[in-house]
Amino acid sequence: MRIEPAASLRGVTAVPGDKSISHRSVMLGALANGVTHVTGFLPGADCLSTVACFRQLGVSVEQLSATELKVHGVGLRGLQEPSDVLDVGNSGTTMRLLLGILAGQPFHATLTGDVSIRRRPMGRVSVPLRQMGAHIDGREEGRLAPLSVRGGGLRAIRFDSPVASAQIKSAVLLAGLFADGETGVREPEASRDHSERMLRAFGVDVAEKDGYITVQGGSQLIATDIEVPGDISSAAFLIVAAAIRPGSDLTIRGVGVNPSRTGILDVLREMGARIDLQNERESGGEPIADIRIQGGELRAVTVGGATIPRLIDEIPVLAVAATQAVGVTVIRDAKELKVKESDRIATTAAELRKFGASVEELEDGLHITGPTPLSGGAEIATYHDHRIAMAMAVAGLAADGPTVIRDWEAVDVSFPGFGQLLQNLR
Ligand SMILES: O=C(O)C1=C[C@@H](OP(=O)(O)O)[C@@H](O)[C@H](O)C1
Ligand SMILES: C=C(OP(=O)(O)O)C(=O)O
Repeated sequence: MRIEPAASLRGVTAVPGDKSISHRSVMLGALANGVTHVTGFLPGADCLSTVACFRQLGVSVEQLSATELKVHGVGLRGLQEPSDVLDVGNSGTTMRLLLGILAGQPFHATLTGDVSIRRRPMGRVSVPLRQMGAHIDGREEGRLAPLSVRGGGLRAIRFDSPVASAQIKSAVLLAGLFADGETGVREPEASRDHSERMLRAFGVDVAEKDGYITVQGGSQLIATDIEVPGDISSAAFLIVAAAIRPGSDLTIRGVGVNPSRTGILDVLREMGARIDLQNERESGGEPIADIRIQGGELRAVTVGGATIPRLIDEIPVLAVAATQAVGVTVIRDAKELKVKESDRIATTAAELRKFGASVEELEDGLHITGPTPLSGGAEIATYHDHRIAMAMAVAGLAADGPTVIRDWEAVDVSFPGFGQLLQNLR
């Protein structure tokens, strides 16, 4: 992909459906009694991996259009033993949430994925799921995929997660649906709460007790319609692109603005960006709004603590914004970036330096000194990481010459059509 510099971004647009919510709509729809109608579904590679895995488990998923599905629920006891290995592709969410569900099934299944998935830590879910009684094995004693699981007969636990991770929390809560008694999860900082919200929309009583999020084993899910909002993590690339290009005026319609996901808006505003939420509404328990961004000058900030899980996937593109901000931006407490599709501390720093940016890697984050004029002519490696590809495309818009991004197809994981959309907004 060749990215040409852009003076400004203008117009009214929309982004594809939220990835986290799309995954969960298929998973909970499959476990429900009745038919779940999903609109606004993200037809990205990760969510299509989830659909393929559930079909292998005997669930009929009708694809009415690219973004509209009917999931024919089989109830809590209706999944079938898959006759082949389940392949999650590049999707950590599919692997970890599905493990939670499979932990509750009285059959055997094997899960694998691409090179990146087979490097990512899975002990964080196999450890609590084993405590609940599931039999899980895999490379390095179940810390790495491929993993095999034989579930069933689970007991409820109280789990103190060592990391703020919605994937860990969701895996344990989903397994909790199949356990005897009340399962609870507590985390060091709050992570995205889409599982809790959607479980409630399916009629499950999700409570909070002494800091633990709890579900009762055997709770039945009742099918419901899910309208997936636009993905704020995808919108973030456009938001930052408009924020760093003076003269930009961009509106993105129908974006999910769940407070557990809006860290990027808070931080960009603190940096001085002009961001307004318009037409705020709610659907399926998720808040939605149109987001208007006007370009201007930015100043450096320090980001850490409880804000990090609220913008974890946006840090590569936040780093791009920081190259254009006055002062030293410090991002810390973000060690989790090392175990995403790539080591995003290392890959963000390495690729931004190719534009001439001043970036220093920390053990748990980045130091970025700005503003620096970004130089054109960079040849960018994506490490097959969709967020690195799109963040570097945004840097390319602000560069003084064309940028070449290799392995561009990585963007299809979460934002098919991103290249064309950027082109249309010039
Ligand atoms: O639950 C989810 O849908 C996700 C949770 C986050 O991962 P962790 O739970 O590993 O933090 C996030 O990075 C990922 O893109 C999606
Ligand atoms: C980390 C991500 O996703 P996952 O963990 O599902 O692969 C992401 O989309 O940035």
